[in-house]
Amino acid sequence: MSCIVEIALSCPLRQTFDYLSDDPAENWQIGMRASVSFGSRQLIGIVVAIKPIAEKAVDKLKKIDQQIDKQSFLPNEIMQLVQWVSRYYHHPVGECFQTALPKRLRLGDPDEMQTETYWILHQQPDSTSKTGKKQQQILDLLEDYPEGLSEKALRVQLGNVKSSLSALVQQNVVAARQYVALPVPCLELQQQVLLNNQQKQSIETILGSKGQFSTFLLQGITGSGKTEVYIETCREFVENQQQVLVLIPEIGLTTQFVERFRQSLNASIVVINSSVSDSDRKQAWLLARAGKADIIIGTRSAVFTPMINPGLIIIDEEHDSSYKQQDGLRYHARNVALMRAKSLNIPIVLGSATPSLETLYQVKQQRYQFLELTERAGGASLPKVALLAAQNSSENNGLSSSLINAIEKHIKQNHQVLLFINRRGFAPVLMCHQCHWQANCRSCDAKMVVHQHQNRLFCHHCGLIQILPKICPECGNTELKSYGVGTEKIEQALTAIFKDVPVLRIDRDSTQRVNSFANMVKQINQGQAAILVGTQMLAKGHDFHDVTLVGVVDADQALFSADFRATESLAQLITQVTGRAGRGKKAGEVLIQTEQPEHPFWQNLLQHGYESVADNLLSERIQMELPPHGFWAVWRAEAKEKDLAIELLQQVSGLLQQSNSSVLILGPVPALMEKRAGRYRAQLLMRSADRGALHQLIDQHIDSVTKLKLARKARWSIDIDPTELI
Ligand SMILES: Nc1ncnc2c1ncn2[C@@H]1O[C@H](COP(=O)(O)OP(=O)(O)OP(=O)(O)O)[C@@H](O)[C@H]1O
Ligand SMILES: [Zn+2]
Repeated sequence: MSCIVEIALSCPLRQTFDYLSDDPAENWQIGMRASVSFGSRQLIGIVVAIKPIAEKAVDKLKKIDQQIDKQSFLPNEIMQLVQWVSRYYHHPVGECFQTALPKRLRLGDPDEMQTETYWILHQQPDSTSKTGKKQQQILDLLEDYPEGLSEKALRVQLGNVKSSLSALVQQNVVAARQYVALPVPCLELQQQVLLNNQQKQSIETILGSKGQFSTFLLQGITGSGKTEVYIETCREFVENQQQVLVLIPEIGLTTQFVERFRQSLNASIVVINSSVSDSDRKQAWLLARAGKADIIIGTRSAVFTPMINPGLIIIDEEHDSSYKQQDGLRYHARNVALMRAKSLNIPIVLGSATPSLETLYQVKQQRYQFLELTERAGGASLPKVALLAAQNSSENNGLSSSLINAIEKHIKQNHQVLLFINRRGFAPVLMCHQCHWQANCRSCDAKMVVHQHQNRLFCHHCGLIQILPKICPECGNTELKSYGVGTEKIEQALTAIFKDVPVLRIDRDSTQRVNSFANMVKQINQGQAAILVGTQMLAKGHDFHDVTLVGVVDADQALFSADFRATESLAQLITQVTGRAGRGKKAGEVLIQTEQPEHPFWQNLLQHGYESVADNLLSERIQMELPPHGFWAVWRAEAKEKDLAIELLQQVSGLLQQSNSSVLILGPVPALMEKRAGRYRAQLLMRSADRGALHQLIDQHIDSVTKLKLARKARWSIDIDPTELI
């Protein structure tokens, strides 16, 4: 008896599709993958329903080409989660499944884990046979690991073990077994640190909520030992065979963070982020689903990783903007994680030194439990912070003489200095001295950024690259000057001033090659005087013990941004960067070079700290009815032709206004950067105190929007709880 199988396919259409299967319904399960033809393409989709053949025109249905899975594939919990995401973000469900699955599995790879050869102790060598030193070391290790070790694990510990292994095989002392490939364990665990009382208290409180949904904000100042709290909490769950999902932001932090977990816990830890190969990602996902991974550490999309026995979710640096995807499915991983923890009925911990206003708002409303670490761990203290007037800094390529003097002082003591400047490249403006021509991007409302190392101009918004001109294209003058500073310019200036000190530039350009970032981090951790110049890649989360001076250069621009979240982000960023100083035994100092030393923002942040700034910002937002007070959604549109995007959004607005709803509709207006990558962009804002009403209004009209003629000429999307209005 054949049946009808309803499939979610990755396409912009907001619907699922019925296909005919020759197999009986019993052979199908919700969550399996199937390959079908769709238009002229072959696609792989997820089964969302199995239906009996109705009277309905079955002959019009296409047949399924191939059933990929013979057993259940996506657990029911993930099915529900993805479908919720699709409804909440008003995004086509097929595309949501795409986001949730690792690439290999999305492309139809079989649901099979890689295996690997493991070596186990077969029998003790007889007393007469001679055992070499390396052979003995292997035997000692294998004795501790009765379930065996892979050659990779042995190699990490003992170096090349091939010949010793074959000798042992010949003596029939060790034997090979084929097992599912697990991550290499850390064979020598570090000693546990002695937790302080606040750390213990936090862990106890979290553990008190085992097996029930509860949200915690762990607010711990920079260097207060939050990571240690995560690790010790995980220990308890792992010992009870429960899995922990740990989300971290998309920055170069992974290696350092994962290493700390690996060296502290006897657990199987998998990593899911963009630096992991597609096949390793697939393996990690399958291990997690099978319960063979105890701890899953990953960036944004790892929030969808299935677990057979989930116990806890942790979100580190919960305020970080990389948790929000800014294209396609515009989901917020924190939001999805909260939803997931709730439906799994497990605790979730949000950790940060600088929590988002969203999270602080929930704490205020007593929806989240508040845990606090108010002191630096291990006896370190917070650095002293001072403002420096940026006078005369332009003569020294952006560095004031007081800042240079301070750098010199710290370097002389053989300490490290970190300079933070949130712009990569050499300079943000190239201008003709004669006719005032400026290098602008032809596709964006933006300036081209000078990258001297590569002798190019780059647009940081659309990726356009041009050769750095030698003469002005307008007037032919040869005096082209660059204005403003970027990491390259600071690097160059410092190299010239401090000739004997290594200057490490750490930004997206200098860390493109695999491992280059990890290698630089290694170099930094070896200690010795060095100057680190970097963007926000360097500002967050790192634990460099020899950095005693942090300098902030040119952070003023954010004070004048039109985005209502800019001040919040700046306060977070500055607090995070400041937190990189004095984390070891040596005291730290922070100098913020600004052209606006009197600006109330700086005064507040320095005198009262992040908490007070955040508190004030939150009151302001509540007063002005801005998120997190109330709910927002933004319709975005873009088109090659000017005004098309606005016209489309006017029509959308017209549709929305037809309903008698309490939702406020504002706009449409051109985006702050109207033209980007050759497209003109516009936004229509919806705002309401009632989340339900907002979503209902979108649901009511989204189909009609899809059918608008203009909707075929202009691209459009919906952004729920937008975090950027640019
Ligand atoms: N109880 C403790 N005793 C001694 N050292 C500790 C203790 N807890 C943490 N540490 C050490 O203090 C340093 C800072 O801790 P950690 O990196 O966990 O802080 P954090 O709160 O995550 O910081 P940030 O938010 O700045 O990233 C680390 O080197 C860590 O090993
Ligand atoms: Zn551009």
